[in-house]
Amino acid sequence: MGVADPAAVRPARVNVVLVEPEIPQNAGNVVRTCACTGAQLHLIEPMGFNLSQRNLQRAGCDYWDDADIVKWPCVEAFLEAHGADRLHLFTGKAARSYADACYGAGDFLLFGRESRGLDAALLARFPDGCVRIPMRAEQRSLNLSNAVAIAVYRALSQQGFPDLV
Ligand SMILES: C[S@@+](CC[C@H](N)C(=O)[O-])C[C@H]1O[C@@H](n2cnc3c(N)ncnc32)[C@H](O)[C@@H]1O
Repeated sequence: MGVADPAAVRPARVNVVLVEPEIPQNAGNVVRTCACTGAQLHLIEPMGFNLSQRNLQRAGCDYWDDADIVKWPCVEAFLEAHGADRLHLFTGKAARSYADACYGAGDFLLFGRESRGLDAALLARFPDGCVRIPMRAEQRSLNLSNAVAIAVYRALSQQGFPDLV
């Protein structure tokens, strides 16, 4: 499994950031999406699993070696390294549709915990970056890994699916 040091991060067309993910199967699915698309995956601690856990490995199948993964000790360390620009915060609480945002090369797509989503304080710091994937009003949320797949393909489609066949 290739988990890189934050200092060795290479630029990617799109970056997926899982803030404190809890469920290993979701993370495994996201690893597979990132391996298939070339998105870089940022995992922010604390996480509800460790990276060698069997159900996590199984969910990512044999895609682990092809995924570009960076681990961060906390969200502040991630923000310090990457700044406040080019962040898209995915939340059911946003008014703006994810389809109305522009995703440039190297942008960061942030996703929250399965139980509680992204912290309200984080959302309040970046109000212009908050976007929502439309759903029926009475439903709570999409599955985390499904939300990631929808967002990554939207971002890559705006870039013309670079390097994908
Ligand atoms: C299972 S959801 C979290 C649900 C949590 N109870 C909440 O209220 O935010 C996990 C993550 O998937 C993403 N997500 C799920 N549905 C979404 C939607 N309709 N729009 C934007 N992001 C969504 C968000 O990043 C969310 O933090």
